[in-house]
This record gives sequence, C-alpha cells and structure tokens, in this order.
Amino acid sequence: MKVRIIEMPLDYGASRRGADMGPSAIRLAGLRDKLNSLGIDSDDLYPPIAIPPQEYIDPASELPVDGAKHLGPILDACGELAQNVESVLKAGDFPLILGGDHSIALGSLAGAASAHAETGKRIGVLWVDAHGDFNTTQTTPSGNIHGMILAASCGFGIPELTGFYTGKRKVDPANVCYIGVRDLDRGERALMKEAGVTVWSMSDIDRNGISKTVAEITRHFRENVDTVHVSFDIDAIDPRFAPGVGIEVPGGLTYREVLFLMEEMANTGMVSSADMVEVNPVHDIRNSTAKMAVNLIGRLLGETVF
Ligand SMILES: NC(=[NH2+])NCCC[C@H](N)C(=O)O
Ligand SMILES: [Mn+2]
Ligand SMILES: [Mn+2]
Repeated sequence: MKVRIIEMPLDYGASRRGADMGPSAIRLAGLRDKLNSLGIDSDDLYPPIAIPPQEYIDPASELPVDGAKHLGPILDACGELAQNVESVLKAGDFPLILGGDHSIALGSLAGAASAHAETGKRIGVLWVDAHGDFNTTQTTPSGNIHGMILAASCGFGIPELTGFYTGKRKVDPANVCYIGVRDLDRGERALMKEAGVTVWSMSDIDRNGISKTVAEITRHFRENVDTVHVSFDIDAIDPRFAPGVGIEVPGGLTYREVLFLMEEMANTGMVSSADMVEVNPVHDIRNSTAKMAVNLIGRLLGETVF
C-alpha cells in the first residue's frame, strides 16, 4: 500500500491560531521515518495545499457568511483537498491528511465520498474528538467552521457546506461513530440525536472500558459499511497527555486508549483514509503532541509492538 500525505496548513476554522503549523510539526516529529520503518511507501509527495496565512488576507475581503467565519478560504482550500483525496483513492492509495483545524475534514470527506460513490462502497466515519463538530450556523456558539463540519457532511447546515463538491450529503449519519466526546453545545447535541449518529462518550468508556467500547465500534462498522474514514481530532486525548491542541477539554482519553483504538481500527482492514487534525504547535511542549500523532498514525497503518 502507498500512503499519500496531504498537508493542509489551515487555521481558518478555529478561534485559537496555530493549527496551520500542524503539518510541519507532524513532519518534523518523524512521520516519514515512521512510515519507512513500517515498510510503507510514502515517496510520492504532494506540495502542501497552498493556503495563504490569515495575516495575508484583507479581512474586509471575506466577511462571515451567515455567521460562518472565513467560509471563502475554507471552501477554496477544501476544494483542492477533495480533488486530491479523490484521485489518491481512485489510484488505490491511502490519503493521509494532516491538518490544520478540523474544518479540513470537509474536503477529506467530500473526496472520499465522491471516490467511494463510484465503486458503490458504503462509507463509515470514525470521529475521534472531544467535540461533536455538529453545529450549524443556527446552533454555533462561535461561528467557527471546525465546529460545524460533520453536521455539514451529514447534510445539515448552509447549502455552501452541505452541497460542497458533490452537491449532496457525504455520509449517512447512521454510519457515523464518535468516540471521546465530552463537550457538546446544547443545539448540536439535539441535532446529533435527531440525525441518528452513534456516540460512545467518555461515560461509556468509564462504564464498559475501552476494550468493549472499541469492539462495539468495530462491529458497527463491520456490520454496516464497506470502508471507513478515520477523522482524528487530537483534542480527544486528555490534555495532560496532549497539550498541543486548540481547545483543551479535561477528562479525555488516555494515550494508551487511543493507541489501542487505532490498532483495533487497523485490524478491521476497512480503513481507507484518515485525517490527523488540530495539532497546535503554539501550545505544545517540545512537539510531544505531534509525536503522539505520528505514533497514532503508525498504529492505524498497522504498526504492532510485538
Ligand atoms: N474541531 C474542534 N476542535 N471543534 C471544536 C468546536 C467547539 C464548539 N462546539 C464550537 O462550535 O465552536
Ligand atoms: Mn473536531
Ligand atoms: Mn475537538
């Protein structure tokens, strides 16, 4: 298998700046050495998607659209990403998308949905996150698009987002599984229930343990879909372990628990694309969060200890 790394240096979707440095931090933390050590070919390099840093944009040129901040630059960058993801999948390779804030998943899911629609594969999404990212412009407390992107991909929100790239919804909410959730806004929570996504919250893990929880998730995918996109927001991990994030939410998954989750997802043999997002080097300690991201990617791509 070939892995194509696609870097999305974008921080337009979040309030806290700095996630645009995520791709370099993950690269410097040794991503390609990790892939090489696993015998994975990642030699075909794309240049990072060209995204002008916010300082280079005239704020007057991009007013918020219906309360969605920076919609224009996000749509532009995600359009390019979607094309790349689609062509990588069509070539039979694995797109690994490095964020950037979580708004980049709009492009990943659009490209994946489009590629899999052609082969008739039902796509599932594993959303590893402290958050729901299921707001619309009606429910958002912040106007930040990274908090809206999964709702949009499931068909909820403004048409610029819901109809993006394919003209229709990207994923059936019944095939969306969440793990790590512990911080939902009131309106987004109601919409998640209405949409019918499945949530394994931190309380579920407290009650049943990580092993049983992960087994339920992998069974859900095995029984309902043909292929899975993993979207990993690093803030799912407890900030004690992963300080380099945009929004710290205490009470999260341990580093061990997410390594195990990635190993078990690899064992399904169903994962065909992935995002690693919200690594924020400005808040990191000696690039430790980016190093965790590299190890998580390794496990997701089949690394085992023994
Ligand atoms: N991808 C993320 N880190 N999203 C955080 C979203 C936070 C909050 N729910 C909002 O809509 O603004
Ligand atoms: Mn997120
Ligand atoms: Mn999050």
